[in-house]
Parts: sequence; C-alpha cells; structure tokens
Amino acid sequence: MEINYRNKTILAPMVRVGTLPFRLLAAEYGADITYGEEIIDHKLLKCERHINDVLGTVDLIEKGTNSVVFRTCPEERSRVVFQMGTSDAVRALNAAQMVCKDVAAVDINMGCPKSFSISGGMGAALLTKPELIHDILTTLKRNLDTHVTCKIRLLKSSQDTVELARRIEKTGVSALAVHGRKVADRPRDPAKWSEIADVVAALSIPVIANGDVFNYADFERIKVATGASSVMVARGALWNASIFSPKGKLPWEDVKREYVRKSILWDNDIKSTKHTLKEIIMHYSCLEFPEGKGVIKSESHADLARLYGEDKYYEHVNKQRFCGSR
Ligand SMILES: Cc1cc2nc3c(=O)[nH]c(=O)nc-3n(C[C@H](O)[C@H](O)[C@H](O)COP(=O)(O)O)c2cc1C
Repeated sequence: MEINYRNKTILAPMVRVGTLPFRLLAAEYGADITYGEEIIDHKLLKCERHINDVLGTVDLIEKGTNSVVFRTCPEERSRVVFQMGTSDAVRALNAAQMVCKDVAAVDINMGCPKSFSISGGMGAALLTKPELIHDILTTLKRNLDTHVTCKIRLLKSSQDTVELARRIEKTGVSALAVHGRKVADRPRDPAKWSEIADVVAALSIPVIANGDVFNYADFERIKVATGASSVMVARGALWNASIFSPKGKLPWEDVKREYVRKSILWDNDIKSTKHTLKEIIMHYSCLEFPEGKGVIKSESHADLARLYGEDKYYEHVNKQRFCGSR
C-alpha cells in the first residue's frame, strides 16, 4: 500500500505508549502517519500471528503466553509504521516478514541510547556501523514489498551526520527520520534543528524532522527552520495527542478520557494504558493526587473505567463483544 512521506504530521515511536489505541487517537486528531513502539526482532520471532475476530484486529502474540506484542487493525493499515530494533540483517528480515503485510512501512530504530539497546548492538549502536546499516536496510528493501525507513540521531558533527544520511539514502529507503539530538544529549537539551537542516539540504528523499515540537505552530516553525516537509512528534503528542489538530489543542482531560475509552475498546495491555496515563498526569499534575493514586492502584480496565466514570461505556463495550461485534 502506498504511503507518501511528504508534508506529513507523524506520531513518533514511543515505547509502552504507541500501542493501537494511542495511534488511533493521534490519527483521529490529525496525525497522517503513526509509528508503533519499538519492538525487538528477537521478541517478534517468538510470536504467532492471530486474527482476533472479536476485536477485528491482527495480533502478534508471544507463543505460549497471552501477551500481545503488537496489535493492529485494517483501519490503520495505510498509515501505521512498525518500528523494529535489530542488529542483524537476516534476523530483521525474518521478523519483518511476520508483520509487513499488516503495516504501511517497517522502520529500523537507529537512535535509542538506552543501555539495553546499545549492549545488544541495536539502536544508537548502529550509528557507528554504516556497513551493518547498509546490510540491514538493503536486505529489507530487496526482500520486502513494503516501505522501509529508519530513524537516526545526530552524530558528533553535522558533516558526519550528512555522510551517514547519504549512505542511508543510497540503500533505497523511502524516508529518513532525524531526531535532532546526539546520543549523549538529554531530552531537556534543545533539539538542533539547524543540523537537521544540513541533512535535508543534502538528500533528495523525504527527511522527517523530529525534536521539540510542542504546539501546532511548531510544525510550521520546524519546517521553516529545517526545510523538511514532514514532522514527527513524541512528547508533545504523549502529553496531548490533539497537538495534531489544526483547530488547536483540546483540554488534556478530554484527550485523556478519550484515550481511556479507546484503551477499553481495543482491549489494550493494561500496563501500557497505565504507563501512558501516568506520563500524562505527571506532566500536568502529580501522581500523589487521588487520580494518580487511583491509576497506580488500578489492576484492570474495569478499575480505570470506574476511576474515570466510564463504567457504562465499559459495560457497553463488553456487551457488544459478547454479542459478537466489537
Ligand atoms: C516515552 C518515550 C518513548 C520513546 N520510545 C521510542 C522508541 O520506541 N523508538 C524510537 O525511535 N524513539 C523513541 N523515543 C524517542 C522519540 O521518538 C523522539 O525521537 C524523541 O522523544 C524526540 O522527540 P520529541 O522532542 O518530540 O519528544 C521515545 C520517546 C519517549 C518520550
């Protein structure tokens, strides 16, 4: 299925946040492309693909468990990007083949600075191995009938980043996302939009600019500053997914409630729902207050539905499921 990377607003990959309900929420507010959370190839290879007739979803479930590693639905097929962590071309291909028919693109994470990624030779560890990057991306490109992209961080100098970006472009990827921070930078350090601009100027494929977009107006600002036509947002969307709406942000309480409803509807992993809610609450309020304590104590979506006064909706969804439709 065709996905066009020019002039797009994009939900960034976010671990434990970017599951189906959050992606659908962002899309409802206007996100054109929505990335899933990073999933490691080893984990995907332990999964089986299931059609979930009750929810109308495709689920990748870890064998021998009930754990849903990835859930998607036909409604998002044309815009969902599956992001993978890998350090090996053949393993990446085997894993990608399990999902490529259900998603619009496969993206390789080359920016994660966390030690679990680096120690496994994944994420930002790839940035210093251009040969391996080439091997992984060309193997995927040659063998998959879907878009292949990757997401990088900035290297030590702008010249180094541009050199790597040029090598990546030669592999035939459809787009390159650039997070405007270096591996050692912290999230509070400002993203270097000028160094993203250097990459945009050097490439002809679409470059997706990422870093420090917190309002709808920032989409235009980063486009002007970098020359990139597409923009990716992580924290700005996590805190208020209606950032994608040209009409302006909705109150965060309303967005949070809609997220709870979608999590109930799509039977989200409760850990992911709680994690996302906690992140939102911590940004605007405090986990010590009754709402935060209530989220921490909740063990199921039934508990969360009670907390947010959505018990009727929860009952309705369950009745519908019992009757055979979502
Ligand atoms: C909660 C959270 C989880 C993240 N998980 C991922 C991930 O799975 N893969 C990835 O490439 N980047 C991940 N990132 C990095 C973001 O995609 C993005 O590059 C970074 O936050 C900068 O964008 P921002 O300034 O809009 O937040 C994550 C960021 C956050 C805040």
